Amino acid sequence: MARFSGPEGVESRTAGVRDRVSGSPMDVNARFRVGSVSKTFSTVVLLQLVQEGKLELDTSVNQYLPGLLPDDRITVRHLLTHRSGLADYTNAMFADTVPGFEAVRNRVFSHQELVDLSLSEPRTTEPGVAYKYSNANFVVVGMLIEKLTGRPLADAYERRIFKPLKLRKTSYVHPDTRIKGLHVRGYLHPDAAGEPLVDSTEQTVSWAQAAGAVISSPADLNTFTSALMRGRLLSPAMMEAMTTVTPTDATNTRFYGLGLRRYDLSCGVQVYGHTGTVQGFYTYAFSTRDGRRSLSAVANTSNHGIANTALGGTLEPAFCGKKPV
Ligand SMILES: C[C@@H](NC(=O)[C@@H](C)NC(=O)CCCC[C@H](NC(=O)C[NH3+])C(=O)[O-])C(=O)O
Repeated sequence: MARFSGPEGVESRTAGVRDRVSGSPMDVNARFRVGSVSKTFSTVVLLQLVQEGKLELDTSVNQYLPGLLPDDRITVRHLLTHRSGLADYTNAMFADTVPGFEAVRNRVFSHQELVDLSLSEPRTTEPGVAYKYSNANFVVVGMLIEKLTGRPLADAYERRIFKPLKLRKTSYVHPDTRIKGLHVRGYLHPDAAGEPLVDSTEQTVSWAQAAGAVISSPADLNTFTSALMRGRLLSPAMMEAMTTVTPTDATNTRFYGLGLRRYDLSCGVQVYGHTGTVQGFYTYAFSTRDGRRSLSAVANTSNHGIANTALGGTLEPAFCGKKPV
C-alpha cells in the first residue's frame, strides 16, 4: 500500500490482502511495524534533548552512560551517523531467517543484553572513520533517552512526537507482541524457496526497541516526515545537523545524516526519511525537504528482495511524476 500527501491532496494505492487467511484486502488505514523508521523517531527525541542542553552531539557516550562502551572516542554523533563501529548483532541473530526469528519473537531483551551482543563481535571501524549501519547504535540511543529523561522510551515518543503531532495510530508498546486495532498481518519469506511463508505479525521486536519497534500507519508517517521537514519538531540549526549527510554507497544517490536517509532521485528531487525492514514488513517513509510532499509505502512481507526493490520503486513515480514502468 502507498499513501502520497502533497499540495494537490492525498492519493492512496493498495494491492493484495492484509490477511492471507481471511482474504481481507490491504487497507491504507491499517497499522503495521515500521522497523528502522523508528530510528528517525528516536533521533528526533535525542536531538530535542540536545536542544535542551541535556547532552552534546560530539561528547563521548561514556560521559552519559559511564563504562557502557569500550572506547571513549565513540560520540553521540557517531551513533546517529552509524560511524561508531559497534557491530550489528542482528546479522548473526538472523543469519538463518526463520529459526532466528522464531528464537527471538517472544523474547524480551534488556538494552544491556543487546549492547553485550554487539560488543561480543569485533568493532567494524575506528570511531568516525566509516559508515557501518548497525542497530546497536540506536539501542544505545534508546538508553541515552531513558537515562536523560528518567522515563521509559514510550513516554518520550508519546510526549514529544506522537501527542503533539496527533499521531493517533502510532505507538511504542514494547514488549507487547500485538498490533492493536485495524492492522496488516506480516508474512516473512523463508530462506529456502518453496518453504511456506511465516505469519510474523506478533512479536516483541525487543531485539530492536529504539532501532525498530514503532508501530504506525501510512497517514501518520506522512504527517511525521512532513512535520519534521517543516521544522515542527526541531530547530533550524538542529534540522541543519540532521540533514547534513554523507554518502552510504558508491552510487552517490543514497546518503545518511543523523538517523535520516536522503535519496537523490533522477529528477533532481532530494527526499529525506527512512526505510524499514522487520519480519513481515517493508516500509519506505520519505518527504521533500520542504515537507510539502510525503510518501509512505508498505509491503507486508520481508526477506524478499524483489518486493523491497518494487516498493522502493514507488519513490520516482511519487516524487518525479514518472509513470511506473
Ligand atoms: C535495513 C533496515 N533496517 C531495519 O529496519 C532494522 C530494524 N531491521 C534489520 O536490521 C533487519 C532484521 C532482519 C530482517 C529479516 N531478514 C533476515 O532475517 C535475513 N536473514 C527480514 O527480512 O525480515 C533499514 O534501515 O532500512
